[in-house]
Parts: sequence; C-alpha cells; structure tokens
Amino acid sequence: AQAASPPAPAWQPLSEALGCRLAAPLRALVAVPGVDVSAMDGYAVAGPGPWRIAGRVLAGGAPYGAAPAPGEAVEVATGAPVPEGAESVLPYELADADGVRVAGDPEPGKHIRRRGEDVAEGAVVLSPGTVVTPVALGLAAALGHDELLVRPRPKVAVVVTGDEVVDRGIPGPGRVRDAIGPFLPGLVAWAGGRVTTTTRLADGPEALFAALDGEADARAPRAAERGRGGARGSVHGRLVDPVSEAGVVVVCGASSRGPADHLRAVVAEIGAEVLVDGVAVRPGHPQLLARLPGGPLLVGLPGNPFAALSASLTLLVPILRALTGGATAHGTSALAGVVRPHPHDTRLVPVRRSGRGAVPVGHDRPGSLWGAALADALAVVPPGWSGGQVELIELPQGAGQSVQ
Ligand SMILES: Nc1nc2c(c(=O)[nH]1)N[C@H]1C(S)=C(S)[C@@H](COP(=O)(O)OP(=O)(O)OC[C@H]3O[C@@H](n4cnc5c(N)ncnc54)[C@H](O)[C@@H]3O)O[C@H]1N2
Ligand code: MOO
Repeated sequence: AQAASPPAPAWQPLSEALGCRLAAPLRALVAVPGVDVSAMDGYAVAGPGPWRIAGRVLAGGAPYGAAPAPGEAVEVATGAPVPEGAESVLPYELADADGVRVAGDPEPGKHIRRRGEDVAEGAVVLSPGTVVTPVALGLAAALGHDELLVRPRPKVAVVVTGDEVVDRGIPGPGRVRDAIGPFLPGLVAWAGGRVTTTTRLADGPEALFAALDGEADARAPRAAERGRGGARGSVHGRLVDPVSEAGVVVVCGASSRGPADHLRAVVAEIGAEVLVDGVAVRPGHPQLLARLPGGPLLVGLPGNPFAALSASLTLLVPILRALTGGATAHGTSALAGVVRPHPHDTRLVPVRRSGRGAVPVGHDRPGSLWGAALADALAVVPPGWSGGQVELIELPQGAGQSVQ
C-alpha cells in the first residue's frame, strides 16, 4: 500500500465515474427545482375563489404566458411551472370543477415547490472522498453534471504466461485452463480498479521482456536503451500499448524457479526495483512486487490458481485500495474446525463464517480454487498457531464493488 501513488484526479463521464471517489466537492450546478413548480396535478389559483379556468400548463410544455389575474385558475400538471401570481395549487381531488370554473378551499402556498427548495444552486451536496454510488450518479445528473472530477479507477494490465495454459474449451493432454485471468477482472473491480487488457504470453523470457520493457520504454526511454536491439519494436506495437497505460501490471505464472520461470530474471534485466521478493505465506509464497522503470507497479502472481488468489489478496488488493483511497477491513473470528498451521509461514485457509465461528471448507490445495469458491473469507493462520482468534480476509461475493 505504501508503494502506491494514487492517479491524478480526472474528469470522467458519469457512466465511468461509478465506484470512483470524488476528487472535488459535488456542487449543484442548478437549483432544484429550477423554477417554482406544482407538486400536484390540479389548478394553480390566484386570488380568492371561485376561479375561471383560464388555461393549462403541462410539464415540459410552453410556460403560461401571462400572470393569472385574481379570480383566475390555470390547470397545472405535477412538475409544470406555476404561473407567476398563482398563490397555491388546488389538487383535482379537492377541486369542484366543471371545465369552465373551479371552486375549492386551497391552503395558501400549498403544493408549490419553490425554486431551490430541494437543493440551492451552488450547494455542496457531497464532499471530496465520497464514493460515487449509483444513487450519487443520479444526484449528480439531477444537479446538471455530465462529468465528475474523480480519482480514476487504476488501470490494471494482466499478462498470463504459460505454454500449457489455454483460455477456452476442454484442455487437452498437458494443457490447463487459465483459471486466473477469469477471476482477476472481478477481483480488481471489487477492489476499485479496472482490468483494461489481458495479454497471453508463451513461456520464455523474450515475450515477457518485450511486454515489460515496452512498459519501461513508454515511460522512461533511457531504461529501454540499455536493453536489446531494434527487433523489439514490432513486439512493442502488439503487446505493450495497453500495458504501458496501466498503473499496475499483473503477471500470472513464471514466478518460481523452474526452467520456464523467468519473471525474476526479466524484472532484474529491465531494471525494475523489487519491493517484495516473496511472502512467507502458503499458498502463494513466490509472489513478487516490483516498481517498473517509469513508475507502474508489477505484481507477480504464482501460477497455481489458489496461490494466485492468495497473492492477489496479499499484494494486489491492498495496492488497489491504496490507489483508490479505500480501506481494507479485516474482522477476526474463532476457527470452528481443524487447521494445521505451517511451521514457519502464515497459512491462508478458505472458511465460511457461521454462528460457531469460521468453518474451514477444505479443498484448499494450491492448484485448486474449489475451497476458495465455497468460502466467504480466508482465515489468516499464523505459523505455529495453536488456537485462538484469527484474522479474516474478505473474499469478493457477487459482482459488486466493495465500498469501504
Ligand atoms: N523448486 C521449486 N519449485 C516450486 C516452488 C519452489 O519454491 N521451488 N514453488 C512452488 C509453488 S508454491 C508455486 S505456487 C509454483 C509457482 O509457479 P510459477 O508461478 O512459476 O508458475 P508456473 O510454473 O507457470 O505454474 C505453476 C502451476 O500452475 C499452473 N498454471 C500456471 N498458470 C496458470 C493459469 N493461468 N491458470 C491455471 N493454472 C495455471 C501450471 O500449469 C502449473 O501447474 O511453483 C512451485 N514450484
Ligand atoms: O504458492 Mo504455491 O503453494 O504457494 O502453490
């Protein structure tokens, strides 16, 4: 979280601003209502009754031209401007009308919404830092806004590596379906960010170097000059453009020590600054955090899908919360079930909360998301734990963004 520097405020169309935090006070650009309008369907009356029906005004229709004289009534729809000079509105239900004349006993001033009565022009209705909820969008529109100055949602570029990883259908012999690419957009949105691109790379340092060094190239040309020759150029065009826009780059796989695991070597070669080189957590210990030349953060997720989820919650989500000004709320709970702690690392254990405490749901092998899909939280079990309350890390439920 400390490594994250929030993006500069930017004007976003209303539809893009949902879920962002306001970077400036939200002011009313107009008064609501904009003019004195009727709050009821009925007759706007001037002076004492009975009244002669002199005309009609509908919401959105032409305003009534002249001020009604005392003894005159103008038929008005809810939301229609009340003609100047009318003192109150007599709702149809209380009116005795025959099409020409109307009688009744209106309360003076009643059923007229005065200009600015709901919101005065210029009033500050929401303060900076407020999350733009669906309701806030409606309010902003009502107050005349088409765009809002917000902290933009951080853009996250995803790079999925692995010769064996396929992205559709039944995986053939020696192949596995990508299980990380599909969970990242929802997880990132839940934490306040936006996955803008998912790039698939074969194993091998070349493609990864091109993708990440292009990122460096786009922001800090000198870092790239150190690198390889001009052959990279064409690769830049294909891979790098979406990546170079991102504030956070997530690389899935290639994080460990095998012959096809080149992430650390490539990170060193492009001159990235390693901030976190592994975390004492199971699963997910090979995870990595680095700052790429030019500023964006790189999060390396291990290829085992549950390890990737563990690493996402450990490194990626806190970064996104910091970038968006959100907080990460962690509860604590007793553990209602048998859990074996790891001797020297923290374990993250999928659990479901119940009245008895957090119940481990099992199916928690690093290569499988089954347990995490059954769970609503991950229990943080410290090394050597021997009972007692544990911290819980929320798992996203449903499609919504969590607002904390
Ligand atoms: N000698 C060591 N070997 C390993 C260690 C270690 O410390 N020393 N750590 C193990 C742990 S723990 C993990 S986790 C993995 C991390 O591996 P990588 O990040 O290098 O990823 P890969 O080797 O490419 O893949 C590991 C595993 O995951 C599958 N995979 C990869 N990407 C995906 C994906 N997008 N969706 C689904 N599954 C994926 C891949 O097929 C492998 O089975 O390293 C251990 N080894
Ligand atoms: O990160 Mo591995 O266990 O941590 O699958």
